[in-house]
Amino acid sequence: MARKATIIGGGVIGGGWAARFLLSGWDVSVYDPDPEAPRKIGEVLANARAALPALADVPMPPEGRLTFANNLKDAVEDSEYIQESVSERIELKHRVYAEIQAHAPDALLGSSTSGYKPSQLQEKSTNPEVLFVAHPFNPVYLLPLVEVVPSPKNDLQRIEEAKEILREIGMYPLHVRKEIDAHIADRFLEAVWREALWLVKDGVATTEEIDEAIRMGFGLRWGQMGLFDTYRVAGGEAGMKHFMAQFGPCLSWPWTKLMDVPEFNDELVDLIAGQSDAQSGHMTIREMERIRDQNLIGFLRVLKERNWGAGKVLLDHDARRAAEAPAAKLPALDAPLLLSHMQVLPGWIDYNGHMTESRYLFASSEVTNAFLGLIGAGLDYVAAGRSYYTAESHIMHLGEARLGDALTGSVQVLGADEKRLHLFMRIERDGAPVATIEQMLLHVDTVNGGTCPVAPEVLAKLQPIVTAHAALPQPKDTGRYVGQRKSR
Ligand SMILES: NC(=O)C1=CN([C@@H]2O[C@H](COP(=O)(O)OP(=O)(O)OC[C@H]3O[C@@H](n4cnc5c(N)ncnc54)[C@H](O)[C@@H]3O)[C@@H](O)[C@H]2O)C=CC1
Ligand SMILES: C[N+](C)(C)CC(=O)CC(=O)[O-]
Repeated sequence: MARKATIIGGGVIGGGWAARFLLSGWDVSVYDPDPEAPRKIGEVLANARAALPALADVPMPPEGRLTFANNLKDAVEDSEYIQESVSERIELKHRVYAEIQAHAPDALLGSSTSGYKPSQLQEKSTNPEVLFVAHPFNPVYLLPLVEVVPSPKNDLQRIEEAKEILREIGMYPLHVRKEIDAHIADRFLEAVWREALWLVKDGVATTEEIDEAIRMGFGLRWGQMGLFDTYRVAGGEAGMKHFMAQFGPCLSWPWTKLMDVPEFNDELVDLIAGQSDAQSGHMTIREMERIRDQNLIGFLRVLKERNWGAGKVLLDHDARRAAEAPAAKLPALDAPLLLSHMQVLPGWIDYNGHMTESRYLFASSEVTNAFLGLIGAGLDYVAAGRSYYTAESHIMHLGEARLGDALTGSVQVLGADEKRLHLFMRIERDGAPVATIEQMLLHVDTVNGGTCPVAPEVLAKLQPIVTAHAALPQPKDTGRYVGQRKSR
């Protein structure tokens, strides 16, 4: 039988919790007096179904069962874990806890509160041992962080139990050891928020300029390395102490409106540098730089695929470069056409530590797409209702590619007529073969369906390449099929 979680308050955050538990295979009962709550949760759930599985490379468990309770007593019955996500008002939260604990006094009870300390939440509780802060981040179904904050009144064994449940639903419980208003993360968000409000109010920057300042630069860095490791790397080989020596004095300069800053003395430098050593002293700065760079490349590739933020800048830059390039100059035809330069990215690596098999085909597609662009069958051609579809592929995996490897992709045209295009791609690293991919593509009418003759202007560009490539040595691996040699 599936385990049961109860969500009290089905707004933005409660909906996200419900989705995360359901998609992790838990049954979920929601209580929210708002008649619109089922619709809202249905919409959040639809988004979560489209998003969370994309992060998984193993099958997801069967989705749990969602029910809406008419009262709080029914909602909490037989529940292993209860998450409160009602509005941020302490008297409302106190009333809700009193009712929950009247019916389920021993159940683990996490609160999504953004700012209240657990001891404030526990003030009127009949069982403070099980009531704690479990502060998530929006969207709860995608972001792993949940700040788990106990007070001295909590039973730490039960807190460990709660953290285990949160891990089981794919979250990262960060145990906040000292309770404090707004926990850890919201203190940062609040400091940045206040500074941003000042910048806007003083007419220094618009909201858009502030968002660009974040998402074009340090926001990307923070997302993959946090604050202290980012600054450790920025200190160069001399690391954190050098960074602090260089930028420590800024603390007494008017670099922020929040001028109540700690005294910048040796004690603070040693404290920060010592903790930074303990955190990351096992890696060299160069290693950290490489990790940072690979992470940033991964982020930026994703943003580029989405044509969003810094990724849109990359796409626009590509388009500008393409427009500035001398018009469709055909590379020399006395060799296969070298058309693609690629780098093996973190998301291309599999559990064997090398490039995963699907990326061999992906690398080949990069070459094919570049080739189709070259002969005038690129995206404009596709938009006009004509395209090439791949009908058959034969991949030979000839070498391993590792994270960060630079790959090239070339194509040799083996043959073409009005409807068929027979290509042979080579993916290489430092001139050594990584893969060959032989493909047959068919020219199709994407509006009416079925094959159709290629446009004469495309054929005109294709034909000289076919003729020139016919004179090249034919690859020995063409026409291969998958089979075993018969033993005699
Ligand atoms: N919105 C955000 O970005 C984040 C909010 N939080 C915290 O999550 C909690 C909920 O915030 P949101 O979801 O944003 O608010 P929301 O306004 O979207 O949802 C609150 C829900 O509580 C329901 N509610 C009110 N009284 C209730 C009761 N007696 N019993 C059951 N349900 C009741 C309301 O009908 C509403 O659907 C707050 O404590 C907030 O600080 C935490 C992380 C992020
Ligand atoms: C604005 N906020 C204080 C409600 C933000 C949070 O609590 C966390 C988040 O998701 O940003």
